[in-house]
Amino acid sequence: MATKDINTADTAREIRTIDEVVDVIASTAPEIRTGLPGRRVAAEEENPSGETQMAADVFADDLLCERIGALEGVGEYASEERAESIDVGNGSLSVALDPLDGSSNLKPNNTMGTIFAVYDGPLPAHGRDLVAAGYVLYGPVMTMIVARDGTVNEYVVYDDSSYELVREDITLPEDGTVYGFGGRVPDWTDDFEAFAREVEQDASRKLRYGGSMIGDVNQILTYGGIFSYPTLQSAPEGKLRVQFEGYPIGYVIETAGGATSDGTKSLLDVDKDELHARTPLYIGNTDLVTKLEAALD
Ligand SMILES: O=P(O)(O)OC[C@H]1O[C@](O)(COP(=O)(O)O)[C@@H](O)[C@@H]1O
Ligand SMILES: [Mg+2]
Ligand SMILES: [Mg+2]
Repeated sequence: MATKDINTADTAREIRTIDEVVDVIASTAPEIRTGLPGRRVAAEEENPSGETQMAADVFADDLLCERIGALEGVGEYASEERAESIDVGNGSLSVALDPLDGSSNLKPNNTMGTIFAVYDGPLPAHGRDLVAAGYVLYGPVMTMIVARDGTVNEYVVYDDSSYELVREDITLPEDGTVYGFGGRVPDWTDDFEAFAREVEQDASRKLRYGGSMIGDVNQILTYGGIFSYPTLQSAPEGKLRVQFEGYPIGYVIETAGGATSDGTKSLLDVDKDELHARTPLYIGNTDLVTKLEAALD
């Protein structure tokens, strides 16, 4: 089944809305980054997945909700940080965000990101409803990846909220050189552990794991290889959330010519009807993801 792309988006209004969502993500990123220093502490609430929220998670969510919700073509907004999606207008597009991915990296000051997904339809949506997805990475440089219209581009985002195209039509390098696997090793399944051991036997590959999915995914997009947050014995659905993490990352990686899986099928074909549903996530070069699926079979 083909993923929708910009050419099948219903109207010019929708295309403009996607542009505006990307603009809001880019223009808000410097403000989010500037707001982080005083917000490296736990907030009072837990998020709907039962995890500790950082003050920065709430701050980024509030800021983005207000701005994305104000866009004319956006009908619904949802994020990892709020239990329900909210109606923000009459537009046909829905925006789902992970306002800060990897916020447990705030204290040690490691990489984090903002992930966005634009769906052509109500939430919870399906992976095949995606019309654009991407992320901002708060690394030494602020970069933004945008996948839409069959293409993945990278931009540098500047402090004045402008952004500049620096890599066009990105594809995963063929001979992937990095790997990273989340979850506690004793909690992995035997099949996944055997696969992981095989991956690390290849002398051309190095372990690169940072504890923020989006940083780890960006390494795969840059160097090729494989990243997984797998099924765990204690959590068969893994940790990552379909609407906010699984689908948008699946869309970015597949648009860049890589492969994705929940263990048996593309992440974009995962069927989940709950807004905060989780999925195991395996992404990377096609040969490695194919081997992974065979190993888990
Ligand atoms: O350290 P853990 O619990 O294995 O989790 C790491 C994973 O959790 C996440 O931080 C989940 O995302 P959030 O920070 O948005 O909740 C991923 O970025 C990362 O891959
Ligand atoms: Mg996340
Ligand atoms: Mg988050």
